Amino acid sequence: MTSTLSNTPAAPSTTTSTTAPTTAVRLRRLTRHHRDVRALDGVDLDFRAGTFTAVMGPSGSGKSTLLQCAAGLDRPTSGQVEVGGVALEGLSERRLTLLRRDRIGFVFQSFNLLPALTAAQNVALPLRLAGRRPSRTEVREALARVGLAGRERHRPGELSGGQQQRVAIARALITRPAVLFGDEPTGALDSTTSREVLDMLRELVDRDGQTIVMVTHDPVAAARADRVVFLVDGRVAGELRAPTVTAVAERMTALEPVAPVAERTTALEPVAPVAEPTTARETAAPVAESGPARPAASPAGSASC
Ligand SMILES: Nc1ncnc2c1ncn2[C@@H]1O[C@H](COP(=O)(O)OP(=O)(O)OP(=O)(O)O)[C@@H](O)[C@H]1O
Repeated sequence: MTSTLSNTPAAPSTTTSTTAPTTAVRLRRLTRHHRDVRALDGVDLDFRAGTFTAVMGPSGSGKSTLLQCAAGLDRPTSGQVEVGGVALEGLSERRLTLLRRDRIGFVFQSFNLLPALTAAQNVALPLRLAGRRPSRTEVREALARVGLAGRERHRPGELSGGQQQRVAIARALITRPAVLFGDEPTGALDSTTSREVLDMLRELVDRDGQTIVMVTHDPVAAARADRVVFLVDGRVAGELRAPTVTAVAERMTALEPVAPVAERTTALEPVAPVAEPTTARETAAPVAESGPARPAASPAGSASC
């Protein structure tokens, strides 16, 4: 039984491969309508393997919907999603479930750990549900990878919020997914703990070549990513590469709906175009990602714990 937890891709358990191996997730003309609400309205995005992307935008702009469609948790109204080279469109529920289990990790703002189980048992759960009994070494290494060596026997109630989120991340990574999605993974944490979790996510990308796509409202969190993609009204409204906190915050301020005059306390910048930030490269139009902006990540599969 393997004892390494690098994200060496397992062979996809499902159908067609049309995506280049360097693209972990590809979205094309993605729409998701809820009756008359266009939660997603024609999104084209690529998420390159081994990179860390933050998704931001005003409330209701479609961030969670984007993540859920990309992770196979929700079915788009139209358009294509490919994860690790596998097209999700047309997959049966069973195959989609297998793909989610084998190739996709997901962490939420609320950690969703089972309180009666130890950290080790929580981490082992996805594999056990898949009919596999992970070795102790495998689970221990998964916890060590998120900085929780020695906490195997602790129950969630005996761990801090940040530690609980690390357990949730270890659980999401134990299947060595092609991509780890996070829907505000630091949203419930204080700033110090949030920074620790972000440090860990950054390390997973730089050390292990993990692909991460994270929704966040926090410019400090987004600035830890290689790239920030902005959504407005279900559409991609631009992106920042090598983002800084200031550049992200400025862009978000420009994208937020303008408050009624009576509520304004300061003059607002026009929504577009956004002033060119001095510290980050910026593009106005959404484009396929061309590569990591940070120092080279370890090649996928090179990590050992
Ligand atoms: N199940 C649903 N039924 C009806 N409308 C929905 C449903 N899910 C989402 N929406 C609508 O789709 C739009 C996008 O929602 P989504 O949750 O993706 O936005 P978001 O950017 O993640 O918002 P927030 O930052 O507030 O979490 C919103 O207008 C929302 O009300």
